[in-house]
Amino acid sequence: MTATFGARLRAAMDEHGPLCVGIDPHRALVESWGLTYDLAGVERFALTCVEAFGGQVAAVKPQSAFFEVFGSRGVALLERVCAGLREAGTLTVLDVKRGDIGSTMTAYAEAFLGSDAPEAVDAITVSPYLGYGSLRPVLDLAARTRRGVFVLALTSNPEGASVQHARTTGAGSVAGEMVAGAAADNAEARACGELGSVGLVVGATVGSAVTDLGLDLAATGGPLLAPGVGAQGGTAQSLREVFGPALGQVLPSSSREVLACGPDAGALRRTVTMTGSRMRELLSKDH
Ligand SMILES: O=c1ccn([C@@H]2O[C@H](COP(=O)(O)O)[C@@H](O)[C@H]2O)c(=O)[nH]1
Repeated sequence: MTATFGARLRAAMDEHGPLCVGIDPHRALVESWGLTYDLAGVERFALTCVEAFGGQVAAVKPQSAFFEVFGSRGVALLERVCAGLREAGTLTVLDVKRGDIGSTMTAYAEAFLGSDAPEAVDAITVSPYLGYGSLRPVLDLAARTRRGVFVLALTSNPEGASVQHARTTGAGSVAGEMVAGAAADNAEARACGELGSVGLVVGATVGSAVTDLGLDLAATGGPLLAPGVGAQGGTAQSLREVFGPALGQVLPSSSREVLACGPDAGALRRTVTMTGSRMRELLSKDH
């Protein structure tokens, strides 16, 4: 039987170091590579990323929005990008932040995580602001197809705090609900000593929020995707401060800072392999 997403991610983090690289073909980045900002330029940009990152990092996180902006042809390109990464044996986390009522989530689940999904990826990001329970169809299908889910908990942007730190009727925080939900969904994996397949998104830029809200991220037993490294100011030091005892579960994510090292695929590859090794060293307990 295929290993779970959590187990596959753990193996990839051990092999390459804990680093997820984003594929975010922003207009400014595409043009800085000497390409035109159109479908052909974005295709060249994205396929260079596949060539550079495939087989080199723990995971790659394409940002769906930058492909969707080109309509159906952009989505077709995104499918090729994900297929290319899959062929290279690299885990894909599609940053697509879906969130809706349960019946609609069933369709999103089938679109990305079903066995015959047209846009099949190893994991997706989801937005839980219709309630953690509304994510159930995605969580259940991911469990059946051995794929993963990253639930937004404490996002890297400054606007997130006003919602995510808010108190719920249960007297905990909104972010706390996500921590509790992920911990419950990962209970079986934890009991087997495996990394769970239900992860959380916790930005590298959230400062003391985890401590202030009294969150036990280690207890979730799942991976902690940490965007905000680089362009948004997050560093290895801030990751240590944000995550403390949960550091071993952290998958730092960087997009713009890495992509700015293009267009040469070799230069991009050297950047990510070096950053992956440095992250492994800097996030290790005895550093
Ligand atoms: O809390 C979040 C969740 C996702 N993102 C995504 O990451 C990249 C930006 O990364 P940079 O390294 O800053 O370029 C983009 O796709 C966001 O949607 C995030 O920034 N924060």
